[in-house]
Amino acid sequence: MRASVIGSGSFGTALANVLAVNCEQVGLWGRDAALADAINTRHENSGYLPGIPISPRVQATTSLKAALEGAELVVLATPSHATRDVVSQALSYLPKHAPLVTVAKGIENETLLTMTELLEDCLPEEHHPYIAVLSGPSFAKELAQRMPTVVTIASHWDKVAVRCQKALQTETFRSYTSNDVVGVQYGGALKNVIAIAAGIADGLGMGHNARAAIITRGLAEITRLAVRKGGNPLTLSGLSGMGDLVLTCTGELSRNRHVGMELGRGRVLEEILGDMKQVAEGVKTAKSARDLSRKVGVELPICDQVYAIAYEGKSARAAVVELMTRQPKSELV
Ligand SMILES: NC(=O)C1=CN([C@@H]2O[C@H](COP(=O)(O)OP(=O)(O)OC[C@H]3O[C@@H](n4cnc5c(N)ncnc54)[C@H](O)[C@@H]3O)[C@@H](O)[C@H]2O)C=CC1
Ligand SMILES: O=C(CO)COP(=O)(O)O
Repeated sequence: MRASVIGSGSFGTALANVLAVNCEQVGLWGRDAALADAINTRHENSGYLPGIPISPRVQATTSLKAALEGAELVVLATPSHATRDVVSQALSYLPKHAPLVTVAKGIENETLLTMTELLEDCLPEEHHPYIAVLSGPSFAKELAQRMPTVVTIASHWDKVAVRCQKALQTETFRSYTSNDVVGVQYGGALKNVIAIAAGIADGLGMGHNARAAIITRGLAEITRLAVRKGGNPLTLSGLSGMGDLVLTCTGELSRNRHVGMELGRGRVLEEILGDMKQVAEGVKTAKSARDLSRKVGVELPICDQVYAIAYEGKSARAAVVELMTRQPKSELV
């Protein structure tokens, strides 16, 4: 079997390494020719996953045509804001009957579309029955080091989810299928915004009680939005809800939590992002969350405060006071 991964950053490379267990060849596309060369000759992605061996079955290239030729499964692993552009460039090379699995965790700022909606928007209809999404607690570094990782693969088409599940099944990578494409994607995208909030609380030195409250009430707001958009509430207590939320709000490897910690310490967003090579999707998703909350009339108080701190220069301490002194409520509404 041959598979393709579009996006040779940390997660794309890690997933290519997983696919290489069951696939004889894995094409890995990225923009950086020097990085592609290093992956092919030294079998290491020193830019994103330094020191971790990458299977020689992974063949990196800067040509979308070469990466996609003969692929029986395609993973789309560029950040969400780049997905529309990259998919448009790849369009004429996309195989007709291969599952297309997006792993980007974001909601497009301009359209407020999830990644599978975006794919339906920019791909001809013949590709639609092959679209799937993979999401769940899966730090790229641990995945690439073959540490046990479990995720969800969702598709409206059961057979497509099962095809992806089989291709990715290894001794250290396990997935569960789902048909709740909506719940899985809102869980994956919104947990990044809540992780920024958890990081802010940690940066302010607010302790474990605050972090647990952010995780729990963050899950309540993610669930509220996902359900309003048609998701199943049970999905949000699964891998792409609670699972990824706990990982990202507590894990040292999280880039979103890192952004939050720096904001909590009083640094400004532009400066924090300027020091980072890798994407922190929650920064852009905070914007989409704010717009979605207004558009569909669902309260997202933690996401709103993250937006105000990151984009409007609001003091993190003032945001905490505002959250703590909101109108008293029942927990279950
Ligand atoms: N790193 C992780 O642990 C995980 C990441 N994800 C998701 O996977 C997606 C990709 O994330 P990472 O690989 O971690 O990001 P990264 O920052 O490590 O790499 C991003 C890659 O995309 C490329 N890229 C950026 N803008 C581009 C553009 N306009 N056109 C073409 N290529 C572009 C970069 O050159 C780089 O190769 C994100 O949505 C992220 O939330 C999901 C699960 C785990
Ligand atoms: O999505 C992730 C783990 O599942 C990665 O989280 P960060 O983008 O915050 O590093």
